Amino acid sequence: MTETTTGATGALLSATALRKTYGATAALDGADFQIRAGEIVAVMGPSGSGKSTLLHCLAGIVPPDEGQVHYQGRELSGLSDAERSALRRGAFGFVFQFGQLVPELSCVENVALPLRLTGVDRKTAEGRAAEWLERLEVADVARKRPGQVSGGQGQRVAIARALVATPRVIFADEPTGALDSLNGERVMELLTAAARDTGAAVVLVTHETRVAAYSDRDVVVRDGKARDVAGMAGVA
Ligand SMILES: Nc1ncnc2c1ncn2[C@@H]1O[C@H](COP(=O)(O)OP(=O)(O)OP(=O)(O)O)[C@@H](O)[C@H]1O
Repeated sequence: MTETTTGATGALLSATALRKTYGATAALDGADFQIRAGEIVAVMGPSGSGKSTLLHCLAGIVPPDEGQVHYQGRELSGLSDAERSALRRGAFGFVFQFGQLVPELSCVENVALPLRLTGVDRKTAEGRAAEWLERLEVADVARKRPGQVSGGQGQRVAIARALVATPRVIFADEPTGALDSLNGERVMELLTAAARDTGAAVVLVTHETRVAAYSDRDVVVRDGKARDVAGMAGVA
């Protein structure tokens, strides 16, 4: 497993006192969050409570108005745009509810994309992508376009794409939100098994307790404030 630098609290990724306002709406109002290497944390809470905004701030997609996010002890706002993009490409993987696949590319090309963007040649990238599709039980859709596959198959392709570059953190925002319960359960099993095997941490935004059951720990977001339900027990 890759050696992992963590902050003083033992967290791989942490956020302190995040505030983010959209007009008159305080999407985040003093949110704290921590996740350790290899840990799966569910971020729960009612609709509009700030879960997605927290995920976007943690991933460096949205800059908070106040507060800090540290990854491996480095503050994200201290990085240049290029460094933040490189971090998102190399160390982070993303799975969203809808539409994250590029419609013009085949499924195997979609999965290979994160590797191609880091300079891996096409043959190697597509070979690794094909292995991940196999592992996610969707090898048969490799040459199809996203528009030609089912929602469950598309989500498995998206998970393969999130994992192909062996990220240290996977950000999953309602990854089963568009799926029926059987498909949702299988997608969660495959996602969490793959994360455990590769040692990736998972920030899992969901409002479903059935999905949160796959996590090690729950964090509840309410009115833009995050509360760690059980605490980070055992953090050095
Ligand atoms: N880009 C934006 N522009 C304006 N308001 C936004 C934006 N993003 C989020 N908000 C507002 O911030 C608040 C928190 O939104 P957020 O999407 O983080 O909540 P959530 O808990 O993920 O909700 P849901 O479960 O419904 O997806 C909401 O009131 C939302 O309308």
